[in-house]
Amino acid sequence: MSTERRHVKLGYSIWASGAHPAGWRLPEANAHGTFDPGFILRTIRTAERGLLDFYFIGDRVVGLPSSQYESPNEVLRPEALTLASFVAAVTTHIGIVTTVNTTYAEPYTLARATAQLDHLSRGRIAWNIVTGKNEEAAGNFGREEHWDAAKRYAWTGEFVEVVKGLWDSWEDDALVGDKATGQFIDESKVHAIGYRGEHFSVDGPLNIARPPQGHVPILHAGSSEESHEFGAEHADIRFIMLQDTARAKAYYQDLQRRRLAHGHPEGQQTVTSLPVYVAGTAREAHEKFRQIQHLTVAEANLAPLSEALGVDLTGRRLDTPISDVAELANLEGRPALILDRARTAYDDESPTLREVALFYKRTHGKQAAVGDASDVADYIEEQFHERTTDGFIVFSPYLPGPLDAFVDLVIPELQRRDLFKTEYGTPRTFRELFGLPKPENQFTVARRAAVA
Ligand SMILES: Cc1cc2nc3c(=O)[nH]c(=O)nc-3n(C[C@H](O)[C@H](O)[C@H](O)COP(=O)(O)O)c2cc1C
Repeated sequence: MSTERRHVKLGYSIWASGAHPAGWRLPEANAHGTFDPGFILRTIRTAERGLLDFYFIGDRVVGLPSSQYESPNEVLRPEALTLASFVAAVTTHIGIVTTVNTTYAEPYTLARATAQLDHLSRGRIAWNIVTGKNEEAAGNFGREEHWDAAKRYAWTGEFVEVVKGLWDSWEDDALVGDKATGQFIDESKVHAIGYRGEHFSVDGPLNIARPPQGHVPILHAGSSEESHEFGAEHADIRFIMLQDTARAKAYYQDLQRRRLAHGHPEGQQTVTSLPVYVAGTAREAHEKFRQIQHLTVAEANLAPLSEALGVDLTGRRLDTPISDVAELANLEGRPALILDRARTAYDDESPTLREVALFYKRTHGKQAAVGDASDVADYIEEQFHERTTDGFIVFSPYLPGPLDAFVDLVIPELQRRDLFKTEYGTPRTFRELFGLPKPENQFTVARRAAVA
């Protein structure tokens, strides 16, 4: 058993215009950073300076200009594999998670790109698999419609099988480079995979040597039943939505049950997103939080909030303080938790309905960590000790200030509490960072079995 203390895993998710749709409107925010390499480089360097475990790159395969007020990040988005390559080139230690939507990809191309990235980064790449929620994507790929979950995950299950086969198509020692004999490779260690499935027909081998990690580790995010099954079967790390402690624990139990059913050991690690608003004082952080919410252009909508709270608020004036709404006085369970979290985020006993609706829209009622370094560290520590998650992916409302603040204020506080590492140490692969074993090559295993 490892004697190393269990430390929280921390990633940073690049949302170049900010994770909050209105964050970029602040005077100190950069509204033009999305395609500015110098600006992106600064975020990468800051994340590595903060010893973060990974730099997370999401992706979409649609551009939706009309969603500019709701979600500017859905309008313009850096391409994730290309950006991962850039991150690899300018870093030494930090893990790199890159997202690829399998619904609109080909396994051979994906296997090549991720294997190449794993070589370029010396084993620091991980692949976040998503299957896409945007209907509009279909039209970009000659499809009539965006498939339902059953089809997307059946396709993706085969997709992963093919990709793993291709990564294995070169055994680890297949490259010989014997100058005396002129033998470049050992052909007996390079394999066609001859995959014939319902969705894919792929001969192989790949023309990229096996990734240093053997198989690039897989993260998975999604919310359908099919996603839960797929994640339990194929993912090394699960991206979860952390609603509250009770649900997180139930979710974890369910995940482990599914893992066992697929013949995997228990203990799949999870990470969750965390919007962070941190400043030198709690007061400053709460003021910034409020200021950003009020910069939101899209008007607050009381219908989703009414549904979440189980109280019909539609027709109420948006500037009504919640203490003036009698039906909100004695809520219990999740509705009470949502109101409490909104109160805490605004540091106000009676925020207005507009403010609570804006809070709910951005967080879906989940926690935002708002406060000074100690407040943010308290939340991370509490969740980590409750074992609701193994790690967090920091979402900064805008850039660059909040990322700097996280690294300069929260990281030292977590280190002081011995919750986070104080150095990277010798360079490690993403698998090593997360304690994930390197899978054996299926062809090497088969050869050994044949000889025995
Ligand atoms: C925390 C989280 C982060 C996600 N990030 C992305 C992303 O960057 N790109 C994307 O296309 N989908 C992303 N998704 C997942 C898609 O929303 C998912 O593919 C979609 O929900 C369809 O799968 P489902 O039907 O299983 O939910 C994310 C989901 C979660 C829960």
